[in-house]
Amino acid sequence: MAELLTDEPLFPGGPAPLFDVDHVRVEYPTPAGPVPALEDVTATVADHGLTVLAGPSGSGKSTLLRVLGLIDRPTAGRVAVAGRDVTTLGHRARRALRRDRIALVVQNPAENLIGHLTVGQNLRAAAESARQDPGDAETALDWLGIPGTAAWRVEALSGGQQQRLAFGCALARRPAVVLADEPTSQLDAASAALVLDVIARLVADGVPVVVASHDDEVITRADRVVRLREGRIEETT
Ligand SMILES: Nc1ncnc2c1ncn2[C@@H]1O[C@H](COP(=O)(O)OP(=O)(O)OP(=O)(O)O)[C@@H](O)[C@H]1O
Repeated sequence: MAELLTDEPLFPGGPAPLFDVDHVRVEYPTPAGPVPALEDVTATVADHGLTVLAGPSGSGKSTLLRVLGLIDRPTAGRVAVAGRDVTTLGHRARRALRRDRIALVVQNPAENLIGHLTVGQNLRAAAESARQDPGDAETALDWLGIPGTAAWRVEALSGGQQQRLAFGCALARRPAVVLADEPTSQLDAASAALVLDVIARLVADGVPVVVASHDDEVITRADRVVRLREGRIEETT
């Protein structure tokens, strides 16, 4: 699978961290007034390895992941990607960066895939959405541990297999980083372990992965843990 990865610099720009989050605050508007989800969050994410955003429910893990994924814009503070300030970028520039450089895997396996397409078509569609060459589906499916399924409908795969395919689709886009929000929380332990193995191989192939999770199995495998509590950084290890 490594040969499917691009040799060009992921985010050209030198030695800056992949993500540099500086005194970020995020508020969500609610009928009762703005609710702070992140408060004075300062952290960096390296351009290699597995970084886990950990913390109890409601601590702000998903919000921070969405900030890194250029989905949510901070209410205050600054975010730089490979040294480039993205906080002030316009909507179109942020969307282009997201499309070309950032892959996101969400909790529900089916939501990561296009249900009416086959497994092979999903890989192709993912690659093409980022304007990449789809490459050989069988090679990718072997790598994901689901060989011979290219012609299958995605609903014929188990949840765990779908989630591995979701990471395959993420990689097919040749992103600079893969972000994943609680990717194992809907899976049994055995299926989750196989998804974690795929994540480990992505990391070994040089793709930085950032996972929001409260799953100890995920946290155990992390190179770095950013622990949140009530919207603030509690600890970085
Ligand atoms: N769209 C929204 N509107 C209002 N409040 C929100 C919204 N999204 C998140 N919040 C609030 O922001 C805070 C952080 O939520 P977030 O989902 O980032 O936490 P989390 O650590 O990922 O939680 P979980 O593990 O339960 O997914 C919570 O208090 C949550 O209720």
